Amino acid sequence: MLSKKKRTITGRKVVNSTVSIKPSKARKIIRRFHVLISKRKILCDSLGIKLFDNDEVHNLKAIKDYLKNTPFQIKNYEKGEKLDSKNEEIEKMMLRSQTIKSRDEQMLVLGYIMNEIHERGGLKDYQLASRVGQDNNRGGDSSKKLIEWLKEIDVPMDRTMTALEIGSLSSKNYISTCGIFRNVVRIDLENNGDETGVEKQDFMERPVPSKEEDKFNLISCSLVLNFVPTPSQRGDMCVRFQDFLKKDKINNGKGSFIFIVLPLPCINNSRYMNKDNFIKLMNHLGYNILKEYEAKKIIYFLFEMKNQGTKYRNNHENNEFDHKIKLYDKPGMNNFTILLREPSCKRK
Ligand SMILES: C[S@@+](CC[C@H](N)C(=O)[O-])C[C@H]1O[C@@H](n2cnc3c(N)ncnc32)[C@H](O)[C@@H]1O
Repeated sequence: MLSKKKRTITGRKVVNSTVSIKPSKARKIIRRFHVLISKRKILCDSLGIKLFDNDEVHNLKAIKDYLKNTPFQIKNYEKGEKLDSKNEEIEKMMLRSQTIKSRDEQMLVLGYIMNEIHERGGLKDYQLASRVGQDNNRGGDSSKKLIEWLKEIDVPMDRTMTALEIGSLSSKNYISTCGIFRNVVRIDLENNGDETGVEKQDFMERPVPSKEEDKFNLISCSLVLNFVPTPSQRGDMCVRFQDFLKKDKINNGKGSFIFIVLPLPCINNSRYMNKDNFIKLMNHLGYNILKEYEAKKIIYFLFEMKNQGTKYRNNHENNEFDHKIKLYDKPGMNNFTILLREPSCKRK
């Protein structure tokens, strides 16, 4: 466990105490958590368990009751602890979750995953590790770049605009404190319980606003697309942005904005996607590039949605993004890409 509870001299608990984690350890924790939640999604989909309809911890208890005699164990990363043979076997099954057919085995692996997330501090450690990435010494809060750009393109500073921050870890990030926005709605798949002002919600399940006034002038999606498990789910997310963006122009004549941050390797070390290709895909969806900036480890983009987005859902002709195209092939490259596939894009 990385999360520590400190006490004041009078014995009062201090929550949210900062614990320092080495960036290499933070990366390890984040990678592990991404694996856990992507496998959890595969298993829940297959078992018909709706993660957001039920309290997960309650689900975990039900799964444990079902499994009664299976003692879950979790590797302690810090001590390099080894798993016992039973748990080693479950770990291997988890890594190939998509191929498990038996319901009992699916439940077993789901219990193993949820135990690690909720009972051994997996979620808390993950949130802490993600904040390390936002630490000023290590690159900082990505919304600083966003606000710098919004000032450059001369958006109104009179608190008329609204924003939706997907994958929000804190209500104290610059996007929320800069005073440009009338309202910033912050959502995240997970909520570590310490962070107020971040609603636990899957953007893909967020009801589409029916009224223009409930839509946003800006969507911030920083280091989220790389977190979405499959290329077509990433495409779905990009298509869905337009349902949440205001169609009316703001008073400098500009449309609505999408701020996207990706780890640099998604763009400069993938076999299937490079910067031009990503910008072209966004263009296809009716989002025009306004700004881009390559930092040491991440890349920032600001897009503007023009002409009410695209009629993409009804027109799949000329879609060159429905299949993977190998652009490069060198050892050590990754397979990150985004695809626009017809069935998923039809989903509202
Ligand atoms: C690596 S963190 C990035 C956090 C922060 N925005 C930043 O720039 O450092 C990615 C976050 O995206 C969230 N996320 C991924 N898919 C999401 C979805 N469909 N809806 C809401 N949040 C999502 C995850 O829960 C996770 O907390």
